[in-house]
Amino acid sequence: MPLSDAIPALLVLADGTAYRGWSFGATGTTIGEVVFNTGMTGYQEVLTDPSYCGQIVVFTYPELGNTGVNPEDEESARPQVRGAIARNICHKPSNWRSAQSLPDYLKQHQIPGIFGIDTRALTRKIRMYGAMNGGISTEILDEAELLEQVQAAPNMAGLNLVREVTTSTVYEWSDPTTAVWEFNPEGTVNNGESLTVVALDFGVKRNILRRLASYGCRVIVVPADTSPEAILKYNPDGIFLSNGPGDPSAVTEGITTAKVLLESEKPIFGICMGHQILGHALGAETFKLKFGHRGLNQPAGLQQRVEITSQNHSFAIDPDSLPEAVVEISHLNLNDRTVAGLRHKSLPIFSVQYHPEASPGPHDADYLFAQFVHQMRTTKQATTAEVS
Ligand SMILES: N[C@@H](CCC(=O)O)C(=O)O
Repeated sequence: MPLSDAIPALLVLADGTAYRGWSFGATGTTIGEVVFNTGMTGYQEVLTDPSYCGQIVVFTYPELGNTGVNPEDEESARPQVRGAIARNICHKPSNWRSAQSLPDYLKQHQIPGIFGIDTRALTRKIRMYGAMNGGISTEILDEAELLEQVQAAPNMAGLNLVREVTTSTVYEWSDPTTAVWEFNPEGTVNNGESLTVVALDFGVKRNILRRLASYGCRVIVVPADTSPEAILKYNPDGIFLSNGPGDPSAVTEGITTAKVLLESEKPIFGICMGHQILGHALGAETFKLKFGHRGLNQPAGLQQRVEITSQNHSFAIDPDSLPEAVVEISHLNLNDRTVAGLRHKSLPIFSVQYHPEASPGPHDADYLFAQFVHQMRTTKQATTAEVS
């Protein structure tokens, strides 16, 4: 597209900083929390991850859209971000899987984007002053006017966004990772009978469901406000607490449900928001990080073993609030030593702050699905032995 055809757009941050660029995707005005993602691949997975609901994502990778978008890489049915910020945009993708260009895809789903922005300066600003609200507009090009709207928007801390993304109906998921993309064909071979997992949907990513199915699980996905009694009626072999957007401490119904589920002593596995909700259910607190962790190369581990992990979160568990008699830290984020994993001391319950289903090259964390399956199988065998 010749630049003369480009529509001017304005980006304003809550501190008054303004950046001018051009519009891509939908026109209009959008407001959300501005956060940055450092991944060099996976823009489509990021845009469609429900955990980004309410956020405008700055991509530090300098050109977005080269491989277009395709239906298989969507983490949910539509893009979930409030907006996208890029240095440069590719309007003519070239890839055998591409079905649509990124700008057309965002336009179709009414998501505004702005490009031509100095994303390095913007990212440094967020690193220095923390994530803050911002707005993108093609209709309000006056900085003070857009700033007024940005400053009136609610803060991410305290926001329950789960209601916007959770499923409204119960459904079963059975699609595994397709054979061509399966990186662990031997590890996922499952000779035992299938295990039933109830996944509490706070904004679940499809690839989590695929990995559970690849490991031989029958997955029943239920809305976030499903009661613990209704969950236990499925007689699950294990319970999965999903990722999701917003402030975990505001998802009070999820925390209450998790507390009751803990008493059932069934295996529980939590990812990201699920990890934070499990932490709350165990009595811990969460706090908001200055600018969060969003990228594909976050190191996590404790002593000898380090996993390179994909992450996307604003909040973290406060280690000082953890009940030491009950739970221990299994992983730390090795960049800033925040809590990246929890393990219950006596029950088959564990969680991670990162995303083992996201395999941006390294598959270091995929073993966690095998671990969950192992715990479910062992618990099932023990219970069957007890009964007979
Ligand atoms: N919304 C939570 C969790 C993100 C996720 O589950 O992916 C956070 O920002 O910390």
